Amino acid sequence: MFMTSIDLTAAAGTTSVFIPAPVTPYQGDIARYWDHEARPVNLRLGDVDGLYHHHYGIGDIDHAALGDTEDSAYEKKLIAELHRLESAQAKLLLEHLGPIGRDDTLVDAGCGRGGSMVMAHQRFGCKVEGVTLSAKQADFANRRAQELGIEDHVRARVCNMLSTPFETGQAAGSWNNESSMYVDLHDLFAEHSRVLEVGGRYVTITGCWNPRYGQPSKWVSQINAHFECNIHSRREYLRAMADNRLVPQAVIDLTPDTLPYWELRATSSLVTGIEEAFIESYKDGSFQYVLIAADRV
Ligand SMILES: C[S@@+](CC[C@H](N)C(=O)[O-])C[C@H]1O[C@@H](n2cnc3c(N)ncnc32)[C@H](O)[C@@H]1O
Ligand SMILES: CC(C)=CCC/C(C)=C/COP(=O)(O)OP(=O)(O)O
Ligand SMILES: [Mg+2]
Repeated sequence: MFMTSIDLTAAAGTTSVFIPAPVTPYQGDIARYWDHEARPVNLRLGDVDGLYHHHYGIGDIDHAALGDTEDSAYEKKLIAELHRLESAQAKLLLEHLGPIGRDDTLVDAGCGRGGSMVMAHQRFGCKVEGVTLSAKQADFANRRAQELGIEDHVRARVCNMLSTPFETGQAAGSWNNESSMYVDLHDLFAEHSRVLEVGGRYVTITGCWNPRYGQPSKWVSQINAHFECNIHSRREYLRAMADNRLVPQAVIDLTPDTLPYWELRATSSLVTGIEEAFIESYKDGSFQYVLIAADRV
């Protein structure tokens, strides 16, 4: 299966391009993982306004909007509140791309169901190209773009983010929103550096283990096992960026901003069992939620 091309047109509904099979057995595992993912927390939150995210939230809880826990509408309000915080996270990432024109192209590496891509197009009016290993996710994202009438500007493809079909220097901006823990960071930043124009902006929001703690804690190992990912350290991010002409312009510790999301989510009916690992690792300092924005120089 390696390096061959397969036509998933029939298998995956609306995906109408030839797509390369996963390059490694691990990538095959990740493609399968996201093809089969159907956690209610992600669909129920996305159903609030049609923006489907696979990332977490930031910001203070609006207790007035939540109202009384005894209210029969409380759970619905809680879901809307979690979704609001997830969209606030994507908004912060997009703000760090800086000024983007309507004629620019953005690249979403590991685009999931495409919520961040839609938000990027709505904000900048530009083209947004996404890649994911999952044909199901790409179909979902393309279907949403069609429903919104923005399919000429927002497109997801099944593709390895380490080897994309984009031209050298094609993108004014690119990002990873909670998708960099599935790849080698040197390979990843080499590809972003190739695709970005000089002066372009790269942004990631990610969870990373904290070198000050020593080594990945048991909670970090639990998160890795839960998602079949490999969380990197903060040091690895900065080193791999420096080695690939990506110069950090902002490094923001979002850990205090994401804790309210997790504490609220832990009280909801949509818990998945991973809430304790995030809360405890953020609290013991072994794990951090960070935004890094870097200039391609
Ligand atoms: C946690 S989801 C994040 C989705 C999206 N960025 C969001 O914020 O909603 C991780 C995504 O990374 C993608 N991914 C992981 N490894 C990849 C690779 N080598 N190439 C392309 N996509 C990859 C998965 O297919 C999935 O869409
Ligand atoms: C910060 C870290 C380490 C993230 C790992 C990547 C990941 C799985 C993100 C959330 O996806 P999701 O929205 O599908 O997860 P969940 O179902 O838990 O909401
Ligand atoms: Mg989620």
